[in-house]
Amino acid sequence: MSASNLPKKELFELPEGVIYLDGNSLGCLPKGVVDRASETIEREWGGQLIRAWNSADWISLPRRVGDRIARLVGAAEGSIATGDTLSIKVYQAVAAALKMRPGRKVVLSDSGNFPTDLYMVRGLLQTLDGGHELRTPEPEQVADSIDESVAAVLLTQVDYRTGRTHDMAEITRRAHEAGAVMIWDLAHSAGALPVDLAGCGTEFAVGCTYKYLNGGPGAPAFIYVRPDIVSGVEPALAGWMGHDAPFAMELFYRPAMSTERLRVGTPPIVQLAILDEALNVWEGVRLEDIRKASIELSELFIAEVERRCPQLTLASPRDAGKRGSQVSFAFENGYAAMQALIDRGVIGDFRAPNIMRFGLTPLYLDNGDIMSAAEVIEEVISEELYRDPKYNVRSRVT
Ligand SMILES: Cc1ncc(COP(=O)(O)O)c(C=O)c1O
Ligand SMILES: Nc1c(O)cccc1C(=O)C[C@H](N)C(=O)O
Repeated sequence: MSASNLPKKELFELPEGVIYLDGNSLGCLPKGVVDRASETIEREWGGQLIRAWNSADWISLPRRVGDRIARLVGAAEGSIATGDTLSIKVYQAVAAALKMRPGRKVVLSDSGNFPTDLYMVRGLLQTLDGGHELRTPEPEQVADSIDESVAAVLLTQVDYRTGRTHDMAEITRRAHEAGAVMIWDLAHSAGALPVDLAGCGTEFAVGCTYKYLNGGPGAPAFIYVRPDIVSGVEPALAGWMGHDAPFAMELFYRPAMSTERLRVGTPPIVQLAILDEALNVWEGVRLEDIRKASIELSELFIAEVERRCPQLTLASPRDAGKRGSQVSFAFENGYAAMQALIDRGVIGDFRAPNIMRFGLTPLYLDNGDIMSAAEVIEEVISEELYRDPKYNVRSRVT
């Protein structure tokens, strides 16, 4: 299967006149989603009210959706819980990991990690007030920074700015060799490239579903726990939906005997229904084919942009094997240039200080889109259209 014949573009609502290169931030709208959302809202909520927890099986939806995500990240059925936001799931994973290594005081991440991951860890460490420390070496130094003081290693596999990947299997091996607990953030991995959670042996993984999984803005996050350790994982947020028997209404918390113990409160049913529907586009799709197509699209994109725009400098690894499903270019007028592109229907985004970021999503992009985008990029850069003062007003949040 090549980039041009992954037969999925027709499954999405793609606005006319737009080439969407931002599926690494917010995925596109799959076609069945609007009907599914209105069925959930009108027929289930409106018509069945509280009965829908049973009659529409809302109660098992978080687990059913978790099992569908599991297939996409190399995890066993029952090993993924859904709900909350990724920030919350990071907090839970790190808190649980620290309890598993009570004598150790270091959480190791890297200086390129997405800010919320680092903020959540610092907040947690402050609350614990136990003399812990967050270390953030350069991404290239992480593997060599893992020593026996490290309780937990928290890394995002694909760097949000540059797309640079960490070697999951190798770093997990190094973490385990030093006796540390491994936590992977798969925000930019799930649905972007093959991930082998079970195979690499990581204790925890977390991720979001609004990017490559197309679950929509604010879609529920997920957390993976390696099945053999789940009974020893102490939930830091002991909410009733993580209880072994939520409706027994017991006064004291007893965690569920599965990954479900990392659920917290009432699941977001409308968003879960939307995500469940969005996951239909993955039926029959192999992540290996997505990866192959993503590399083809990325290589074409890099070649075309570099040929047409020598002013831009590739900020992503040139080696496709070390890159996720995005391509970034550094350009000093990157913010304004991105606004000029968006104005012309080519939607990517900008990350400070100077990164123009383009997500490549083979489910709804083909070679023709890449060529058209490259033409517009060339026009904006070579004609210096980014110099228009209206593109220099920093009014966009993303
Ligand atoms: C690596 C990473 N972690 C976390 C987040 C955000 O987490 P949340 O879904 O809680 O906003 C993002 C993107 O928003 C991200 O790229
Ligand atoms: N989650 C986002 C949001 O609520 C608004 C705007 C952007 C986002 C993102 O997901 C950003 C994304 N994680 C990034 O890699 O920059």
